Amino acid sequence: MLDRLIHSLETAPIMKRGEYNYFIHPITDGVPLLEPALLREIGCAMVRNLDLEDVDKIVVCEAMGIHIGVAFSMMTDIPLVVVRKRPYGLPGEVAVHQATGYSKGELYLNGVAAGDRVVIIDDVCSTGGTLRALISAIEQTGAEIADICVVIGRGDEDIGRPLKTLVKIEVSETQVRVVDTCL
Ligand SMILES: O=P(O)(O)OC[C@H]1O[C@H](OP(=O)(O)OP(=O)(O)O)[C@H](O)[C@@H]1O
Ligand SMILES: Nc1nc2[nH]cnc2c(=O)[nH]1
Repeated sequence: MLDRLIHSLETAPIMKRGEYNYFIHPITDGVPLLEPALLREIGCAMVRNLDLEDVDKIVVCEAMGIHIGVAFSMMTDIPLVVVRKRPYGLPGEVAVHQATGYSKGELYLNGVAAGDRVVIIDDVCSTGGTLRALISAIEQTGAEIADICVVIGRGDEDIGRPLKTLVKIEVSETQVRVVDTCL
């Protein structure tokens, strides 16, 4: 369980984005290619670890939450909401600011309303900026957040709610080290 994820992280290349040591990995970049078996391994681990009772929507963020969300949605039969980086201007759309370790922008949530019970999933949590923005957007709709899970955690940022992490890592200039797992 999680053998593919752990091995692929331990062999992931690192690049600099400014001062930020950015690891490159199939789950977080789609590069160089994403093996179905890795996606299945992650989907199974999420199904085992998340509280899915009465959950009616999965919320992910464009772009690198989408493939995980699709796999998870097909395994659980729960509909998927993709938070986008451009506005649609639909009634009820919620806009929030997102800041990561290397970028800033706006996120736009549609398709979630008061009374919904949702789970948030994403590829990685680093500064926690993206998850804080997603939580804020969902709270503004009046929906309930049942659970939050990321595949990879780097750092111990507080997102103000419990966060489930499949694999925790440390990233140096040359190497990714896996320091903990959900197993
Ligand atoms: O914890 P944080 O510092 O917020 O970093 C995590 C976020 O960074 C990446 O998204 P990014 O905005 O780079 O966009 P992408 O998914 O389009 O690559 C990743 O997909 C996470 O959503
Ligand atoms: N691929 C990738 N995505 C990230 N999102 C936040 N930090 C990182 C990182 O180091 N690598």
